[in-house]
Amino acid sequence: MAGISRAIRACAAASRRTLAAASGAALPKEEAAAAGAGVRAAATGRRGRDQEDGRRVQWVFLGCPGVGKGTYASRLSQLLGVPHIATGDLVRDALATPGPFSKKLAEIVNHGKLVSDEIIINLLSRRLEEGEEKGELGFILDGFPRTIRQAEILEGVTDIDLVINLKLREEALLAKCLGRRMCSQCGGNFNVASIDIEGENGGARMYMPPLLPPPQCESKLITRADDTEEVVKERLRVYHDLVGSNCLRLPFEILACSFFLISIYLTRILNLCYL
Ligand SMILES: Nc1ncnc2c1ncn2[C@@H]1O[C@H](COP(=O)(O)OP(=O)(O)O)[C@@H](O)[C@H]1O
Repeated sequence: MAGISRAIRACAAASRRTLAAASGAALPKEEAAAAGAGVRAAATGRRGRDQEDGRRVQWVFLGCPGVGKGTYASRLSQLLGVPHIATGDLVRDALATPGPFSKKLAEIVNHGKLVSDEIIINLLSRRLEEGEEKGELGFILDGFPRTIRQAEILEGVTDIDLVINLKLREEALLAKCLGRRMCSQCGGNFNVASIDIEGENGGARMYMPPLLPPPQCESKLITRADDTEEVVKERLRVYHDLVGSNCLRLPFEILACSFFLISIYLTRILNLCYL
């Protein structure tokens, strides 16, 4: 884990320097040396981690907004005894800390756009470093990577055991996002949407009952600021644009070449006993 968080940070710094070099900016001597060190740190992180004892699962959950990756990742993390690290949660934590940075983030997130690779990599490496201090030995990542650069960094510094890409019919995604609720006290995630859609071309009917909160949470439910109809539609558009323009298919290809990737097309709630 120590190697991974250091390597992610070093790779991010190295990629910024590479971009600067590609755009014509001359690299000072010490910057060039640091870029080389970044690549070496990435390699060391990968080799070093293989030799560690007590390693736990290192999985990745991907999928478009509303597909339920957070729900499954969170349940599995409890079953497997590893932290659930959602980059969306890291962004929301940063948003909750008042200041110029959270204002800048809110401008992006509340309009349904992706935040920059640099910001997301910094937030993730800080979270991994905190985990390392607490002795965490594995993780389930949720919502990362979403760009080619993020996939390349992950591919370069980790040996992820499994990448799970969740898919769901388009009609259900908006309803699921708009049905999301969180308990402001215990942090539990629920969904009040009831999905019942006829099968396509003789395919299976899709039925997903609501995931209702227990009575003690009912009066404390809140909705995410970016789960309004307008913003959800924009997030879905951004996601499909990325897939359409190959930007998102490429990270999947990078992950599929390097790791074991499975895609699950959901027609009902997954029974986690089978995973
Ligand atoms: N890997 C990432 N790259 C860029 N932006 C991200 C990433 N992960 C999360 N975000 C930002 O945080 C927001 C919320 O993320 P998330 O909770 O994963 O929502 P979603 O339901 O859209 O999958 C995203 O709309 C985006 O602005």
